[in-house]
Amino acid sequence: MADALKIGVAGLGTVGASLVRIIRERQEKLEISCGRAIEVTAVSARDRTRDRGVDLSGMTWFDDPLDMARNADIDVFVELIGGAGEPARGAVTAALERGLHVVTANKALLARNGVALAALAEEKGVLLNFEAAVAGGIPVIKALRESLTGNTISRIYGIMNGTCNYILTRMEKEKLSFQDCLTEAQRLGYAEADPSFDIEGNDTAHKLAILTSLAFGCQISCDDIYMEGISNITQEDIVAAAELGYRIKLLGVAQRTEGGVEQRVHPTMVPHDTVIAQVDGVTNAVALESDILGDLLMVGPGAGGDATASAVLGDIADIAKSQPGVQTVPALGRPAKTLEPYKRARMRSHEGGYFIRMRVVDRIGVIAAIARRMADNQISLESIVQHSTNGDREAPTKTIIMVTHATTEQSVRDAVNAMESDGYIVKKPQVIRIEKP
Ligand SMILES: NC(=O)c1ccc[n+]([C@@H]2O[C@H](COP(=O)([O-])OP(=O)(O)OC[C@H]3O[C@@H](n4cnc5c(N)ncnc54)[C@H](O)[C@@H]3O)[C@@H](O)[C@H]2O)c1
Ligand SMILES: N[C@@H](CCO)C(=O)O
Ligand code: NA
Repeated sequence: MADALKIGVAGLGTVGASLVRIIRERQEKLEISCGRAIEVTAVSARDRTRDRGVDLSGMTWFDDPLDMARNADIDVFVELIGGAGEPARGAVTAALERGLHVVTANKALLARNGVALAALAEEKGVLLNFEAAVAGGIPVIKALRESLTGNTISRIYGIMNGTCNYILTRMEKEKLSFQDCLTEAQRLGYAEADPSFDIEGNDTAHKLAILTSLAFGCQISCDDIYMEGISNITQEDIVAAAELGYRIKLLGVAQRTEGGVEQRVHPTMVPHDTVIAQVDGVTNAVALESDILGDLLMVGPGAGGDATASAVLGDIADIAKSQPGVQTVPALGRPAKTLEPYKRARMRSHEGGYFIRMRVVDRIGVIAAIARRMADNQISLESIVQHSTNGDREAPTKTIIMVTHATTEQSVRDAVNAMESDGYIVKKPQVIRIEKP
């Protein structure tokens, strides 16, 4: 039997601690499956004294992950620290430069530095694996870079942030406050170190940028993503969505258009009777449309220690089964130098249906004025609902909820700006895009 594969784990938080425990617990099963033992021989984290509920005996401790990457007696450097900057970036770079394989769950790092790191891994003939970085335990990276080779993908989209989906689900089903749901998601180990990355959409954008590169064979470009988070979503929106037959999900969507590739992250209305609308809690879903295979939908756990460690372990097992010195699968599905430049489609050209909720003053002629602004901008309405009078008796207001047929982002922005300048809107209108599977 081949020598044991020696692993160094940098970062012993939610994911790192789960990984070390699972490797210890499953030694025999892993050895049979991989044809060699997998051993964690080195670890690094910030606090040596902290009890993580895992046995670290026999592992060499490094205070500095960069030191571990440069000097530990390991074959694989596993980065579970997080963040696009230091120490994660320097440690991963040093490990690749030294000719170590790297496994990481760090989407922020890859979204910013993925192409350069992929090129370095190719130059050194080592594997850079990152299944856990997108949609947690769902094997979406493997599907894109291996199983779908040869397909042309036209759209890839999904629920990619467990924290947001957990918050939206509990707000809807249990009428809990946004903040209570977020605190619970943090307690369960789903959220990023800075949870604003989850709720403002950055985490989904990082994941989408990686998927876009794999799906469309282009360079990673996370600064070109249109991004809106869920912090403005209220109970009123959730209830209105339900009345109209929709649920609200934070989606990441990338699709080919005539103008280039559209990448967007925003709260989205999805029809209630679709599978993706039924994906609840920390569960993620990734859907894609391809020309040879057809449509594919993958649903599974998107965050949490064990689910994420499962993906990291799969990546380690692939390395254990690979031939030394032979890089069989390029990190981004094709050699980094063959990736095409990313061509951005303008958000204002986006076409789709829209939900618009507005509080307006309750007086004669307002509905007619709204209808005129819609017609001026070539927007056709699928439905318009007027809710009962609210506001005080002196200045009564009504809530108007509209759903449009397919139109453009530019038309909706122009219509909303025009209505705001008309003077009958009392609060900033809520605009939510509709996505049809
Ligand atoms: N938690 C999840 O559900 C999940 C899912 C998928 C991917 N990820 C990703 O996995 C990575 C780890 O996430 P986590 O939830 O386990 O994070 P965490 O905050 O629980 O753990 C981070 C670990 O890194 C260590 N660390 C932080 N800064 C350090 C430094 N300067 N030097 C040395 N060690 C340092 C900490 O001591 C800790 O052990 C992140 O990239 C995250 O985005 C997490
Ligand atoms: N914070 C992330 C972790 C998984 O990448 C989420 O909630 O989905
Ligand atoms: Na995954």
